[in-house]
Amino acid sequence: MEHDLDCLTIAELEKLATQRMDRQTRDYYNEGADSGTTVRENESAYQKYRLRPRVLRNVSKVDSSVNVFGTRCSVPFGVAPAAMQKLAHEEGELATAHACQEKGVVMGLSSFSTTALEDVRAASGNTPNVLQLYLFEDREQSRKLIERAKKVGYSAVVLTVDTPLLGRRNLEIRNQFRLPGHLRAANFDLDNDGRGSRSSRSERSDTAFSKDHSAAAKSTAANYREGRRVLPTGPVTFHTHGPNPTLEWDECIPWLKAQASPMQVWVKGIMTAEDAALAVGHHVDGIIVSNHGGRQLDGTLATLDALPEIVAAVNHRIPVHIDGGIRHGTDIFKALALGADFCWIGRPMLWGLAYKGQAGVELCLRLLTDEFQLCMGLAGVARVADIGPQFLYRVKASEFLSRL
Ligand SMILES: Cc1cc2nc3c(=O)[nH]c(=O)nc-3n(C[C@H](O)[C@H](O)[C@H](O)COP(=O)(O)O)c2cc1C
Ligand SMILES: CCCCC(=O)C(=O)O
Repeated sequence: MEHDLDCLTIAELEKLATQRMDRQTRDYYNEGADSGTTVRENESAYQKYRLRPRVLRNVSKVDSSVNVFGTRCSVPFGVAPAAMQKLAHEEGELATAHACQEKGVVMGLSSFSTTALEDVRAASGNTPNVLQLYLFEDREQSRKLIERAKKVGYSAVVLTVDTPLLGRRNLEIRNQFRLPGHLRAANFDLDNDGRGSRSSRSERSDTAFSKDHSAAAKSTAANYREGRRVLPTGPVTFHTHGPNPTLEWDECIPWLKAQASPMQVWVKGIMTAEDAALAVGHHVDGIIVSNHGGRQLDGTLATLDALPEIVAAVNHRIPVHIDGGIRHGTDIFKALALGADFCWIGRPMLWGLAYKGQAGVELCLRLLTDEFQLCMGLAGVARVADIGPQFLYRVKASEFLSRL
């Protein structure tokens, strides 16, 4: 197999991508909320575990495939939804979709993509896609988006539930983050007609992002102080429309299930056994253990540390996926050993995109695949279903901390 000699690890991919991104994009992609404790701990939590390999177990055929969203996929991981991928590369989400299609990897598309969801679906061929949703206070906007996803064959909608408010991202604020004028939140348009008129797009997104960040932050704070809610008006941007503090289990999940059927409904952003039990009780099709890559509430548990209590609470009734801090194939192995059924990869995929577009995303997927399959073989496991906690050793806190 041909290697990219400049880039043999995700750590190298991060460095190479970081050199290529402009400051605004690099900061937006890489930073976590507040002091960045959670974004760092998501990664370092994987170092709390060492592997316990078994030997002489015939690993001449290692099968890393799993069933997910009704399809057999060659690896137990997918690409997490991440907003505005044209910031990383001019082909944006299309490059990601082509790479995922090439490798047979599930792609999650953010509602706030810079490519329309129909175009991403068309680029994905037979490989399943899922659409990440923010349920807007203007529910009609969400309903239209769900209809469009259904029409073109998305397998599932994934409701992100960790954004009642937008986390505080200091670099984003300091840089006065704005989407460049030639890019737009492609799933929404001023005239709210779904695909909209192409004429006003670039002008609209530029204006929207330039003034919304501080205005949205101010009005949210004021509304809270005064105990009132005001529906966001104007164009849909992630600062104004993404966060929605009004959502509640009993209202939004039944509504979403009714709208989305026959697509599956998943919930992304579960961090406790209590909420996992509620998700099961509300008959969602699966959950993703996630703290939004440390971009929302800083100071939460690392997702890997939250996983065991959630796996126990769910008790095999629905699939449990995880994301956050996965930077090596052995991390995927560890998450599965602790009971996750599937992993999602966020920033490493964006680094691949920034490095070389489609080829860079393919490189990222290949590195993780190779590392994961090698880990299976060297640990003495031929099938994903056989990965379990017996393959892990948890190091003592003193040993773990001294290695960080
Ligand atoms: C730049 C960026 C944008 C993101 N945008 C979204 C989004 O639009 N919707 C969403 O649910 N999660 C979003 N996420 C969170 C990811 O889906 C995922 O939870 C997180 O990146 C996983 O952590 P990792 O980056 O450490 O792999 C975003 C993450 C990043 C880094
Ligand atoms: C409401 C946030 C939308 C984009 C996003 O999820 C992120 O930047 O993390």
